[in-house]
Amino acid sequence: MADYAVLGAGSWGTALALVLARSGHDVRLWAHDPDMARTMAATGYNPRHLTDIRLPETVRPTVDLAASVATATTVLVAVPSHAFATTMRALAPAIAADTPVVWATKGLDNAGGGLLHDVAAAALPDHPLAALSGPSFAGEVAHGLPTAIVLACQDRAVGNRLCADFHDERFRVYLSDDLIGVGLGGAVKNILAIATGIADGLGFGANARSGLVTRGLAEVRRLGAALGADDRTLTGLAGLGDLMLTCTDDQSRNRRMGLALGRGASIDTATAQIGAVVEGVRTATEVGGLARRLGVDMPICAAVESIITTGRSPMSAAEALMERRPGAEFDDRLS
Ligand SMILES: NC(=O)C1=CN([C@@H]2O[C@H](COP(=O)(O)OP(=O)(O)OC[C@H]3O[C@@H](n4cnc5c(N)ncnc54)[C@H](O)[C@@H]3O)[C@@H](O)[C@H]2O)C=CC1
Ligand SMILES: O=C(CO)COP(=O)(O)O
Repeated sequence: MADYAVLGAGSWGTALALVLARSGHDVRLWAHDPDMARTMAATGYNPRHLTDIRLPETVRPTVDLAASVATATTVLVAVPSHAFATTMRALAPAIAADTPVVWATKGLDNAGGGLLHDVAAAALPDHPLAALSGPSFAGEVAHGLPTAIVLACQDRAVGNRLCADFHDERFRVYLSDDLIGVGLGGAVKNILAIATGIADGLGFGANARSGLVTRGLAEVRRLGAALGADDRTLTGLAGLGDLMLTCTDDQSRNRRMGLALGRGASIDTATAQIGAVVEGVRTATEVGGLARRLGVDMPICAAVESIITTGRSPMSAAEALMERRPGAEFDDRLS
């Protein structure tokens, strides 16, 4: 009996399947693309992601979502955010009662701009739910390099069990109960990684990069305060930790998207070059909508949104950011 069903055979689903297998779990790895599942089953390698890593026999590829989750004791969802709601709805009739569902997707709901845990809770109201997030490039995780991450779950006993399932000496998993903060940190950092990539692509220096990371963090914290996140989460692994990682290392696809835009490439050209999911492109519009609905000021995220949606030039967006009226560093001090 497979004890984990991992839905999504992109780089992150594949890397997490390897982590679970290393900890002794049987894994069914569901691929949306039947050809990919067939190739993985025949060769033992994922043909598109982490192509140098052999899958152990305990990771069994499949194209049958319903069958893969029917016998699973836990389901892990690692599909891109545009497929998140559909996948959650497909799960509902197929999984056994009380089966915990964990997701590792980063972003917001592509339909309404809501938080992923609200989508999950609407589709699976009677299941324990958890989100896994934090600074974790799939390639490093798959190669067993040391990584620390957070799992948010409101049921402490289930959360402890899930942490233990993933946790080993190379993959530390910290428990949280803050689904809002963990979800927001992972979603907004992708937009800010595009912003810092743009700054570097334009040839701005280390000062600009550090300023963007820090003022970007202020934007996430403001949004978090409006939505009821625990502020500490946003300065923890799923917030600042992931923000630093993706804003500063070229393994990040979002940062590479920004670098390409800053150097004059179009979104379509950069997307084709990167050849993988760049969540921040969609999330910029969704976070923009959310911030406007809540009246939260997020000028860096808004600048990225305007570059993506209106084709504004990166230099003009950067100049407009720098020309904003000076203000207090912290909103609640000096008025
Ligand atoms: N790659 C990484 O280092 C990390 C990724 N994540 C998150 O994990 C999620 C998945 O990203 P990756 O695995 O990196 O993407 P990826 O670009 O490596 O792979 C995406 C996969 O999604 C599949 N796909 C496309 N449409 C689909 C659909 N409708 N339903 C199901 N699958 C579909 C594609 O076949 C492709 O294999 C994203 O939200 C990403 O932000 C989170 C942490 C680390
Ligand atoms: O979320 C990630 C690392 O924590 C991966 O970031 P990118 O999607 O920008 O590559």
